Amino acid sequence: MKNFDAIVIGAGQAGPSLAARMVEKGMKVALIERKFLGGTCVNAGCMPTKTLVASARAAHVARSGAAYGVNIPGEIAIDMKVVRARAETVTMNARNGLIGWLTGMDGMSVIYGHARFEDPKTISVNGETLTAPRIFLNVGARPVIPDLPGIHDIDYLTSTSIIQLDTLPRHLAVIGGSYIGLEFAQMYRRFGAEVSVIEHGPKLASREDEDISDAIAEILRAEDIGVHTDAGNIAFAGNGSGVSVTAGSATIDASHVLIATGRTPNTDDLGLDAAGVITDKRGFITVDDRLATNVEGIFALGDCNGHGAFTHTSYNDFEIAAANLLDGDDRKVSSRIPAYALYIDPPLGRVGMTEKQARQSGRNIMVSTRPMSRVGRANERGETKGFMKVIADAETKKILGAAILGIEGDEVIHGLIDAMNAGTTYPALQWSVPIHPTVSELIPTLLGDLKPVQP
Ligand SMILES: Cc1cc2nc3c(=O)[nH]c(=O)nc-3n(C[C@H](O)[C@H](O)[C@H](O)COP(=O)(O)OP(=O)(O)OC[C@H]3O[C@@H](n4cnc5c(N)ncnc54)[C@H](O)[C@@H]3O)c2cc1C
Ligand SMILES: NC(=O)c1ccc[n+]([C@@H]2O[C@H](COP(=O)([O-])OP(=O)(O)OC[C@H]3O[C@@H](n4cnc5c(N)ncnc54)[C@H](O)[C@@H]3O)[C@@H](O)[C@H]2O)c1
Repeated sequence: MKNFDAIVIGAGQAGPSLAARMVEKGMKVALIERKFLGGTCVNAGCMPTKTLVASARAAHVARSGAAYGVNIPGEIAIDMKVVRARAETVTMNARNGLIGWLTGMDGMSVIYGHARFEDPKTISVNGETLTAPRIFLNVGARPVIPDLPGIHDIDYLTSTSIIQLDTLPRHLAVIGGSYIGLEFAQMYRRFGAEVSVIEHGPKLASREDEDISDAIAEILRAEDIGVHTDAGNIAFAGNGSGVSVTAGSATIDASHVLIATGRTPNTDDLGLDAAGVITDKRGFITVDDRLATNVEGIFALGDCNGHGAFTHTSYNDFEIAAANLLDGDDRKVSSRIPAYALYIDPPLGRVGMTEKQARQSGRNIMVSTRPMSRVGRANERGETKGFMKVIADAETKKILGAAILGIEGDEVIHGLIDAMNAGTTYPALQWSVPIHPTVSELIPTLLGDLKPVQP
């Protein structure tokens, strides 16, 4: 039995930084990872996909050149081997950076292997047992595969395996119309594949307001992506050249199928029963506002606790755990204002409540919207798709939420993220003097147009 001051299971977005902070404090720490340092974001998530999105945008810009007076003779050819290699390089640079950082640290034992609880203070890995008074779980999540008719008889891709693809599909059928599905759908269309998105719900990106979902569908349809919502009875059958996908009354002759129907936490093979750690019925580890599980000394951070499904929420879990355990602070998950981006082009930047949530909260609210076609920067760039929307509390004058679907939406939203975190009222923001010509310069104007709406 090896003794440590703390054991961290999973080297995702929270585990490595937390392990490093504990080592800095003089603690002896074991960091156990069964696959790659960096977890999903670095190896199969944000980093490779956003690198691929950049290649897809380059293709799109090259194809649109003539409208800007830039004529590129001949067809725009995509070299999928180079596209894939670029993504792999970005991943490997990040992974190798982590390897160098973590393995060179005094007091840190990086152990590769699958960890499992023996009891609340004991972990087995590679046939050895380790013990520590504090155990941190940062085990992340993996793609969920729905039990649809015929699915087990076909070769399908997930968000992990599609990153390895170095050939162009003839026709990619994407099952699931949310973050993963939509980012890959637009990317592969821009690489030159035919693409169909098949979503069983009535709207794409169904967590968003309907006007946002509709605008996203319009953006994708404008690029000739087939969008099938309310798709019932989805089924698969192999045919000579690929897979025949039926969805309601439509039949799609696909060469490749991407399953993008959500993610499930990696908590089923962790021996949580042996430790007595409770999960909800979907397998997410139940934690309190300070990330403690029901078992003393065991904490859960990142996607596996169900309080966020993003790199920044996992990293913020590290910040909360480190502040509370090492800095004598009292940070809570409930203080976090949700924010995220959907990386289609143009992107959707989001913070706080949707309009629907704000209405349902029973507050007196004010809403303002502005099409991107009325934003100078968007016109100058010739990219006027989308719109911006902000929701405020009519009484407190605080901003409740915002959505910016438009060029630079993922960056522009940060002005509002910062204002909300600082508790700034919207009239105060109207007096800021933004830079011209930016998208952000329209935020004070947007706020000036806030009008009361019925809850
Ligand atoms: C395709 C895709 C694109 C994404 N794009 C974005 C984006 O643009 N922006 C964003 O914010 N988020 C994005 N995400 C989500 C983001 O990647 C995750 O929210 C984030 O990586 C979660 O980090 P984590 O620390 O919770 O866990 P993970 O990064 O998943 O790490 C968990 C680690 O634990 C290891 N592990 C699991 N079980 C065990 C065990 N028993 N023993 C040892 N090790 C174990 C795993 O191997 C893994 O390395 C994307 C996700 C995907 C799939
Ligand atoms: N830009 C980003 O930050 C980013 C990018 C990619 C992924 N992610 C993270 O990854 C997580 C998983 O993403 P995701 O898009 O796979 O999951 P998701 O849970 O967001 O969406 C799954 C979609 O699939 C649909 N669906 C479910 N079962 C289906 C079925 N049988 N047939 C057809 N449609 C079905 C759902 O209605 C939903 O629209 C997200 O929660 C997100 O946090 C984030």
